[in-house]
Amino acid sequence: MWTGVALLSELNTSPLLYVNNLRLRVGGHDWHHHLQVLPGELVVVMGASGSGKTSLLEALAGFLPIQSGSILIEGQAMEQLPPEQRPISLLFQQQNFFEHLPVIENLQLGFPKARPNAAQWQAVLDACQLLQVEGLLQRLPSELSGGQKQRLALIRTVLRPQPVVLLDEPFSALDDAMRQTAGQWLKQTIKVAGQVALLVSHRQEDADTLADQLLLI
Ligand SMILES: Nc1ncnc2c1ncn2[C@@H]1O[C@H](COP(=O)(O)OP(=O)(O)OP(=O)(O)O)[C@@H](O)[C@H]1O
Repeated sequence: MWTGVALLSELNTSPLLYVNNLRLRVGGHDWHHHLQVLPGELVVVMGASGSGKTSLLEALAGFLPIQSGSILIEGQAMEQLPPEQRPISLLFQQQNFFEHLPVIENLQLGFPKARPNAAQWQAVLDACQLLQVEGLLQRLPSELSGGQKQRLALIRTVLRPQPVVLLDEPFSALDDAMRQTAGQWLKQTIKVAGQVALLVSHRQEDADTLADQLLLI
């Protein structure tokens, strides 16, 4: 079981995420990925539109079958596990919220039994304040702008207690200043918690300022 900071000292010499000779095939395209990511590291994934970035995240999360190779998280093989049993938190490009539930309930649903403990909820509230969405918790998702929705979905995805965080263009609807704030918050949060993150981005600036590793597809 992942226990975050408490285990960081034990984990920091071996990869938390090990993508070992992974082969994927989608619609006539073939990809080969090999990647080792240590606790606290952020990997920026870049490549042209249609180059296979989303497909890689989908394969890691269990939504896309793999041809061969393996995916290890903390040494445990993921290939036989369905998506809901993988220790992964994933932010899609769209549709991250239940539309009939207010934001506050959507945020709580990220935690086991939808009940974050006091420290976990305080971390959510602090992040909401930093990313300037603290006044929106009682609204329905349909009452939010694209950028507001994106910031709230980012907070939920990153603060869920899972060791691996996959983010598909999480800053695409943010202005430059907020993008920078959100990026630095993400990097710091991942590092302190000893999680790993894969961040899909089209911006070189994200690679320059946030990446511990750069994966070009
Ligand atoms: N279900 C599918 N059936 C057939 N081909 C698909 C399917 N899903 C994706 N593809 C193709 O696989 C390739 C990779 O798609 P993917 O969405 O992974 O790219 P991407 O790098 O994330 O693109 P973008 O930056 O535009 O989001 C594309 O050429 C796409 O058209």
